[in-house]
Amino acid sequence: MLLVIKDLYLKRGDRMILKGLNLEIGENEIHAVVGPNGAGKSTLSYALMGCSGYDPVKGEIIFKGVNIIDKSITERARMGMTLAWQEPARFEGITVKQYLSLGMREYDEEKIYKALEFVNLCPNTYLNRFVDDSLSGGERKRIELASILCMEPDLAILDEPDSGIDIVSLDEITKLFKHLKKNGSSVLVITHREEITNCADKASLLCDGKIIKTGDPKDVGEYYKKECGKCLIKVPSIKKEIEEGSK
Ligand SMILES: Nc1ncnc2c1ncn2[C@@H]1O[C@H](COP(=O)(O)OP(=O)(O)OP(=O)(O)O)[C@@H](O)[C@H]1O
Repeated sequence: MLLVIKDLYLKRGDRMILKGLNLEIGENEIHAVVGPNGAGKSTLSYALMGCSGYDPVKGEIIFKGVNIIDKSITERARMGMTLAWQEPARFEGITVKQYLSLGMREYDEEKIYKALEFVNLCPNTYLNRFVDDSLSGGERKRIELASILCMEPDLAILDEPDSGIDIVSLDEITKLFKHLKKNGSSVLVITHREEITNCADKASLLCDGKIIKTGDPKDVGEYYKKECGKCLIKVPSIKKEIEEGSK
């Protein structure tokens, strides 16, 4: 197993958000994590990456056989883990070229060009632009996805890459996953989109700080829609989906 999370508990403020979470991700596996709003999905991704304020109270995160609970973000990144945030990157004063080269194991200009082309951005137009507000949200999102390709991580954690879906299409995201997988990476993707869940090898349902089901993405997706209705009723879009489904 590439990643094994054992009995993870994590508090934010006075509230316990992760409550004994267990999850395993294999080598070269695309694993989707689904669940209602507030279930703890983003919290899980921050805890995995070791972000400040997300220190678990209890439990183990074993990555490549090593318990990384006490390791910093930088150490985790050096071990081959990366996280793409829900909000696209914004780095004042850093050019696209510098940003893409930051996490590379070895500087390789051709790889940078190819990564930009992969996300449909013309390298000559973007390489010397700054990764700031002069770029649109969609352009920054694409650059962030290109940076994952440049990093060639062992585990890429993507928190709702489908947010801002009008600017980066589902096809582009699933194409990116397939490319990462082909090149040996595993992907943990947090998503609300059935199309993304269905292109994963496995899916897990996170509910109230725990994984309550893991298995075939279609089965987990069906279970999520049918059995979690009482919780999902709080989410307007899903409520509508459930109501329409039951007609
Ligand atoms: N500092 C804090 N103090 C108390 N509760 C917090 C704090 N930060 C986050 N939370 C709560 O933790 C819960 C989990 O948040 P998280 O962002 O992980 O959910 P999520 O599953 O990613 O939701 P969504 O699908 O809406 O993005 C939420 O109920 C949130 O309000």
